Formats: sequence, C-alpha cells, structure tokens
Amino acid sequence: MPGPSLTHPLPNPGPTPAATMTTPPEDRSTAGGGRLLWALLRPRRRALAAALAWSVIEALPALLSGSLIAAAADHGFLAGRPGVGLAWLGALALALLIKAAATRLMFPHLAAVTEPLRDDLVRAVVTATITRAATGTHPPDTAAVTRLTAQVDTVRNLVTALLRSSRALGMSLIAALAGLLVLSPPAAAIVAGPVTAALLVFAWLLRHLTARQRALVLADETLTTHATPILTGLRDVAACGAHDQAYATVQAAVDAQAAATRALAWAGTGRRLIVTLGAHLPLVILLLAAPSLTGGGHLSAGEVVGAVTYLVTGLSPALGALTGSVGAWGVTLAVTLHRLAQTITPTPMSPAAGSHPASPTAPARTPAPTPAPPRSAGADARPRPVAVRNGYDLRADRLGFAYAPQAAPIVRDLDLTVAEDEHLAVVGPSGIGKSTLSLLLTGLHPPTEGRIRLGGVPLTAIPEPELRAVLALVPQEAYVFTGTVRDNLAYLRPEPDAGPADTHLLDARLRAAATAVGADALITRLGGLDGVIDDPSALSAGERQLLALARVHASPARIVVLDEATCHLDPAAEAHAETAFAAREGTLVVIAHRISSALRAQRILLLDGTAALTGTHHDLIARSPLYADLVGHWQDHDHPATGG
Ligand SMILES: Nc1ncnc2c1ncn2[C@@H]1O[C@H](COP(=O)(O)OP(=O)(O)OP(=O)(O)O)[C@@H](O)[C@H]1O
Repeated sequence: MPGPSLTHPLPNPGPTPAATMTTPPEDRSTAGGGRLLWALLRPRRRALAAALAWSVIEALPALLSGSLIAAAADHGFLAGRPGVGLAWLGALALALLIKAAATRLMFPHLAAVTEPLRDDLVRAVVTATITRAATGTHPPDTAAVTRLTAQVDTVRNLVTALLRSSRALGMSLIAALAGLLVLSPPAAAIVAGPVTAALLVFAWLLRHLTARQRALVLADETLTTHATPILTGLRDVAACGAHDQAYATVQAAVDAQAAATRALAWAGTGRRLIVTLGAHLPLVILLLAAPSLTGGGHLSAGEVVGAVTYLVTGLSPALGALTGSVGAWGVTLAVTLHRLAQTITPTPMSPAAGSHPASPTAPARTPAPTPAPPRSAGADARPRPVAVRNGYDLRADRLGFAYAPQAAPIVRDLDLTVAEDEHLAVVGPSGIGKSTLSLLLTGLHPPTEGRIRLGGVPLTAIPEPELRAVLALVPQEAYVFTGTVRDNLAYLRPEPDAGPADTHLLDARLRAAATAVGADALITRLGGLDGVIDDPSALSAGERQLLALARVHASPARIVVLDEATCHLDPAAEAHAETAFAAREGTLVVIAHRISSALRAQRILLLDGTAALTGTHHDLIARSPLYADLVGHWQDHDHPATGG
C-alpha cells in the first residue's frame, strides 16, 4: 500500500507557522513506521529473543530485592540474628552479580539487532531515491539522501537506546510489581490503582507527544528544504549582499521549527506527572497506611521495608526512566520511522508543473515559501552606483591572506594591478588560492597583510553598499531564490522609480543582459521576466549559473570577477557568456578552468604558491613550466582524442 510520497513531504504552509506544521489527518497513523520496524527486526528475531531472555535474568534483583530485604529484616536484624540478615543481603548481592553478568552477555545480541538495521535502512533510502530519480526527470536529490540518512542514524541510535534501556526498565517494572505482589498482596493492592492510572495517563500523553514530535520532524524537514539552496550558494549570497533576502526565505521555517520545539517541550513536562502519580503517590499511601497494616497483623515491619524497597528502588526509577525514554526516544522513533516508511515506498513521479517539474524533495503541493520579498532590510543597503573619483583600477600591494592565525598563508606578498577595463584570467593548480584571491579582490574577505585599493581608495574605506555596487563576484554555486525571474535578475539593479517608463527600461536592461549571456531561451522557458521560480533547486546548476550571470551582467558593477562561474555550462555556452562580459563596459577577472578562458583574456595571472607571474599566454608558455603543464593538462582534458 503506497504511502504518501516524500515528493510531497509537507502539509500546506500557510501564514501562521504553528498552523503550517499541522499534520494532515491521513498522516497521523504511525502504522507505517511500526510495519517498517517489524520488517527490519523480523530477520533478527532470534537475536532479539536472546536479548530479551537475558533481560529476564537482568530483572532478578528487581524481582527479589524487596523480599530479600524483608527476610533480612524480619528473620535477621529484627530477630537479633545479624548473621542471618547479612546472609539474606548476600543473596541480594549475588542477584546483582548475576544481573551484571547477564547484561554483559546480552550486549552482543543487541548489537546483532541494531547494527545491520542501519545498513538495511540506508540501502532502502538510497535505492528509493535513485529509483525515483531514474523514473523521473530529475537527478538524485542529494539533500534528501543526506537528510534521510541522518534520520536513519537517528533510528539506529534510538532503537539501540530503547532496546538497551527500556527493555531492562520494562522488565524491572514488571519484576518490581510481581515481587511486591508475592511479598504482600495488601501492599500490592494499594499500589495497583495509582500505577494503572499512571499508565493510562501515559498512553494518552503518548498520542500528544507523537503529534508534537511529528510536527517537529516536519518543521525540521521544511527548514532543511528551504535552507539547502541558500547554503549551497552561500558565497553568492554574500557576493550579492543578499543576507536579508536569504533569511526572509527561511524565516517562516525557522520560526515554525522554534514553535514546534517549544510545543514538544511543553508536552514533555507532562511526563513528570506520571512518576508522581504512579510511584510517589502509592509510596505516601503505603507509609500512611503502614501503622494500621502492621497493627492489624497484615504486614510485618520487614515487609513494610521490603514494599518500600520495591517502590523506591524498583518502581519509581523504572517508571521515571521508562516514561522518559519511551516518551522522548520512543516518540521520536515512531515519527522518524513513519517518515522513512513514507520515503522508501517508491511512488509514481508527480506530474511536471509546466516545463519545470518539481525536484524529488521539492514540495510540489507546497506553495513556495515567502515569495521573494524585495530586499527588505536590504532596502537601505541596496547597492547604488558610486562614482569612485580616481577611476576603477584595482591594486593589491603586498597582499597576504591566511584562513587562521596559525595556518600557512594562501596568498603571500602579492602585488597586482588590474587596470580599468582590463580582461584578466587567473590560473593555477587546484587549491592554490584562486577562489581565495577572488574573495579578497572583491572585498568579501579582508586581507591579513597588505591592502587593496580601488581607484586609489582602500576597499576598507568604501561603504559596503557602494563596494557591492561596484565589485561583483559570480561564484561557482549560484544563488537563485524563490520569486519571479525579474526579482532574481534585478537584484543588483537600483530600484526603478515608480513610473512605468522606469520599469520598462529596467525590463529592457534585464532582457538585454539575459540575451548577452545566453540565458534568453531559459528565461522564455521560465515564463519571461514575470515567470515564477517556485523551486530554485529544480533548476540545473548550469541554469542557475545563467541566471546569476545575467543578474551580474545587468548590474552596475564596474568590476566583475567570475570564479568558475561558467563551470556547469558547455564550452560554447561558456564562451558566449565570457565574451558577453568581456564586451561589457568595465573590468573582467576570470578564474579560468579551461584553456579557452585563459586564451580569451588580455593578460594571465599564474598563481604557483611561491610567486605570481603575469603575462600573455605566449609569454607564460615560454617562461613557466608550470603554465605549460597546466595548458597540456587542459588540452588533454578538452581534446582527449588529440592526445594534446
Ligand atoms: N574557508 C576556508 N577555511 C580554511 N581553508 C580554506 C577555506 N577555503 C579554502 N581553504 C583552503 O585554501 C586553499 C585555497 O583554496 P581555494 O579554494 O582558494 O583554491 P582554488 O585555487 O580556487 O582551488 P580550486 O581550483 O580547486 O577551486 C585550499 O587549501 C583550501 O582548502
């Protein structure tokens, strides 16, 4: 029976976070989770039975403690025969030793249950995700796999913890009650009522805890879904100064998660009541009734001590820990298993929405999160073109940078001038510091040594909004947010004045930028500038790059740094986009990952870890064996058939 698919993991979020997380009625059953758990445990039932058998022996002290202490008191210490009393206590010590040995022998059986369980679950989750991707139009949703394998680990840890503690505690509880019944039926009668009431209240509370826990898991998943694209494009978020925009996209999910956590914590406080009702109350009643019970000959003094022992050392801790562990871990386990059960039931793909079907984890029935608010808090910080008095040449003097005070510097003593309107390519082996340099040149990381000046003004002296308006970085992973295509492309443009003529001009500028970088076909497919991007993760990495390139092309930036910003495009599309930036007014710095990018530049900067060389392609081929090696490697890679 197919359960609801992870394709639609979330209820429909509305404006109120608490309401958005309400679980739909058909989702309330945890039967799917129970079936999944049974399917996982069934092949290991022998190991489980062996672990349970050892638990019975582990419960020996709980069963015997009260009776042995009663005997020690009545027949030993109170009868003036301390030796006999000590012998009874010795019997209790022996029972505790047997318990320790049983615990030691039980553990391998427990491990035989829980360790393979994790492997089976991971296999099922990954298989279901790949099956879904193979039968649909989207690549495997790696974020979902990460999220789900985290849930698998949760399940493994919870099953282990529950089997380890609750199994023993449950046995102790039963053993303490059985021991009390054997020792003294009147005492057992006093305890029976409150314990039964406590267990009934616990059963009722469990339903609430489960609902709250499920709401929390859903809130966690919503937050992950909304936060993943932001985390992936974090550099682009920083480069665009889009912190407020990015936070606005996840804010509702963050608030909903906080509300769900608080609601669960409140429900959890009810567990304390259960211990009070089931263990503390019978103890008080027993102590109050003790004089009449002993006076009437129903109980001996030793039996009262024995009954109190059962309550204090058996029933109370077992009930407390059991309600704690089942109420917290058990509820989490039930909910997490239920989510996994939904996930690993392969389901048909959802029909594509327009030309852009939702990704496997994209909540297709879930309306987009807060539609792209025009940059709220960023309104004041909106980049405005700035006139830098002495032009736009970018000059680094004795530049140095290390990621930590004790770490080896990535950039050392670098002197570099990038002239206004120059087209520079930066090349070097992987990990040499090209991306780090791009962050320094655009002022996104302050250097640890030396300084960078723009038109003679240190970057640190230029206000951040002005800096962002002039210097634009397009990193490898582009940030595209939920909203219209226009919102995305116009993000770095100054706000047009209210008039329709301004809007018209802005649209023309955005369309021209899109055409220049080769994004026009994509934008037409998305529905034009008014088209809504519901789920940015449904776009391919190359499509997101095209949108980020068009956004920066349309911006007023005078210096653009492309840090492998075209790596997901094919060589022809890359050439198209780079040529558009080269033709655009202003300076272009390209972190090159293909020889063609280097060849297109007027000048090349080669980073080799100790020194930085600049020159044309031919200069560097003649002067630098490292550059010749890099070129050879690129040629092999780009034209393997020619053998370089
Ligand atoms: N945030 C960071 N914290 C610490 N070390 C970092 C950080 N970012 C990068 N590094 C390290 O700095 C060095 C240079 O990294 P960088 O990404 O700048 O190199 P790159 O030349 O761009 O590499 P690639 O061509 O592979 O993208 C690497 O050793 C990298 O591990």
